[in-house]
Amino acid sequence: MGLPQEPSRLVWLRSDAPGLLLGQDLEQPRLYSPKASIPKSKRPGRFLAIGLVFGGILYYYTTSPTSSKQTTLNSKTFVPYQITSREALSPSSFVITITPRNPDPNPPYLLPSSSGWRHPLWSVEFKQPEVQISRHYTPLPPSQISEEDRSGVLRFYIRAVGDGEMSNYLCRLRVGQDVWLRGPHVGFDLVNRLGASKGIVFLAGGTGIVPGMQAAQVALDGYQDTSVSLLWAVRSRREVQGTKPTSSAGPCWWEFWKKGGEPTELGVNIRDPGPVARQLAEMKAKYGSRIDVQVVVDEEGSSFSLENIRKALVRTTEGHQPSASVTGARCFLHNQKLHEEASEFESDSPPCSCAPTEGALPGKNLFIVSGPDGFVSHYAGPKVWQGGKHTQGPLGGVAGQIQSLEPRLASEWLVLKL
Ligand SMILES: Cc1cc2nc3c(=O)[nH]c(=O)nc-3n(C[C@H](O)[C@H](O)[C@H](O)COP(=O)(O)OP(=O)(O)OC[C@H]3O[C@@H](n4cnc5c(N)ncnc54)[C@H](O)[C@@H]3O)c2cc1C
Repeated sequence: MGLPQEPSRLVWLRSDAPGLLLGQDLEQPRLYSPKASIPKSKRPGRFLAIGLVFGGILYYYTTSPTSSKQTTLNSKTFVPYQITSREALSPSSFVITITPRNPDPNPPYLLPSSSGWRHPLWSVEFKQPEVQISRHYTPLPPSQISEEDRSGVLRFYIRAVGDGEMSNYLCRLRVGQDVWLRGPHVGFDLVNRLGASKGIVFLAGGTGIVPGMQAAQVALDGYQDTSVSLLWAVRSRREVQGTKPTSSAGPCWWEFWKKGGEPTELGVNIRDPGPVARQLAEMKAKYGSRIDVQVVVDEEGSSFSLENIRKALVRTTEGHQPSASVTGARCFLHNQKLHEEASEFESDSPPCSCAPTEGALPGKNLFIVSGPDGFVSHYAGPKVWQGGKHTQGPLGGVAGQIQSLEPRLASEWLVLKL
């Protein structure tokens, strides 16, 4: 029976503290005080009226969600950031670093004590000012919470798709130009879904790896005994590393793409890594055998098969006991069927209604599939538009096949689509 390791969970459980709701401006100063605004005067009525007018204006500007006071990242208004670096991975993909025009010394989403921490998955909206549209993008997790990160610097891995409005607009922007952001918007509550379970397998296509890195970092920092497997499918090797010529006759150990159709491990010493692979290698160096990163490259003819995924599910939970209670038939956190109508945007996570088991948290290992629609459909079945929201839809694809072949995996793993 997998008893929870309470001390290692502290950073997550702390975020349940009342009052730490995402989007709440906890540090908003109380600028208006009726008593202080009425001066001692021989004409109190006139000063009272003036005080009330100014007080009202002050109150409006300090409490209105669209007020000019909201200069740092918030979920209501768009605020400016400057592009401070841009690194191309391929003709259509790039990593940009952006710095807030108005730095927030305490960005809530990075700190373990904030409510955002229990939602490792989060994104922001970028605005396209010319055609007034916005799209979501997922920040790469900070490699470590440095002073720079505290000032709100964010990095994004973006691909320009077809004739896509927003992604091509972002692709055209250069260092020094501004972008406009709103957020954070939080995704699935992974912490309570995982509960006492220990395994995350994250299957990502292209830029879909970023939420996998967010999830891995939070899970591996928050639990001493969690294991994460990141399976990353890319179109071109340039997404992962440069194409430096080599004089050796056969493939070297780092030239994983030359080794045929099987996935290859991305290790600590990957040669000439791109910015995303460099960060993955840093995570590998930090977490060691607790994280496994496998890569396939479409143009090299490799892809993740059913068997590769089944092995990853088994390998990631090797040596871990299944958690105590995983069968809540009406539990919106742990029942696969009840996820069909769930949206990935989940600021208020549903409560767990699994039968309580003494001394253990309920929970399920998480198999998360993230990427373009076709990728998600192939591996987990299509997401479905329902009542104006993009829902998970029925489980299908390769994950559905695995679950029907191995009922044990079906009972221990929850599949989520991003
Ligand atoms: C929570 C969330 C986080 C996201 N994070 C990221 C991220 O970190 N990086 C990132 O690059 N994208 C990310 N996306 C996707 C992003 O929001 C946009 O959907 C994407 O950039 C396309 O927007 P667009 O305006 O350029 O294309 P649109 O104008 O909306 O679409 C134009 C055409 O491109 C097609 N198309 C749209 N998306 C894709 C695709 N992925 N592959 C192939 N064809 C496509 C459409 O079918 C359409 O025909 C995220 C999406 C969500 C919901």
